Amino acid sequence: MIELKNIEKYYANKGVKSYILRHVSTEIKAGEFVSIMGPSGAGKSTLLNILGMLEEPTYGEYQFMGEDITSLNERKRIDLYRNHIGFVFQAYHLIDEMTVAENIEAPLLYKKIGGSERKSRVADVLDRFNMVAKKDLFPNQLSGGQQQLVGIARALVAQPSIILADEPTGNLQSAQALQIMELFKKLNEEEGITIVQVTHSEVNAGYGSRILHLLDGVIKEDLKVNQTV
Ligand SMILES: Nc1ncnc2c1ncn2[C@@H]1O[C@H](COP(=O)(O)OP(=O)(O)OP(=O)(O)O)[C@@H](O)[C@H]1O
Repeated sequence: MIELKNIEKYYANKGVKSYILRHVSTEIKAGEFVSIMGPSGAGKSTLLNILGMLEEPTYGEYQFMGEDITSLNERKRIDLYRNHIGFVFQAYHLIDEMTVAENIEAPLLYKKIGGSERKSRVADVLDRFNMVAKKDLFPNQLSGGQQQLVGIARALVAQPSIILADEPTGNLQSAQALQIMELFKKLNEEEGITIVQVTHSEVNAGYGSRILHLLDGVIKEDLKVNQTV
């Protein structure tokens, strides 16, 4: 599904290059559940953002579902993103002025899906996440865990092939974090959705099938943890 070859990312400041990622090469197969770990500043979020087409590498090749991302124009990249990628953020990134149902529906508007199909998909997701009673509330009327569930529901409503999650439980209490990780595990095992998460937590990483350890922008270790794939 994903193939990275020699990805480099640096920022140049007054002629001095600061490398964020160096020689990053790896493959992620459909159905894997990968955790990216490493100390603060190691380049984890940058790598996830490159996978999610939110940032571009300075050099290197990125193939996503057979497409060479670095040579695609922006329009095609956006289409690929909308059709295949669900991004989950640590700070939820919900729209405060929109209700729970409207937040979940938003990605479908960009995909030009008709009104009745949109309503039925949103209703399905709300039902599945036990959030029907909360559909007309605004994000600030929800707990952090519930806001993250809405963030995940929004990522799922467009039926992505892969979920990219940047410290999805970073702002949550441990019980809520557990609920989110159990949900990811279920989505991965029962629906075959590929998951890549950035996490600082060994417990969270234990839900996945593989751990990529980044240090100073380099992959230091690539470890299979559960042989479920
Ligand atoms: N626009 C930018 N210009 C210069 N440096 C940047 C820029 N964006 C990120 N960096 C630097 O890149 C490095 C890696 O950042 P990144 O957010 O990928 O790390 P991380 O491993 O996710 O860290 P954390 O665990 O703290 O979130 C950091 O040192 C950061 O300061």
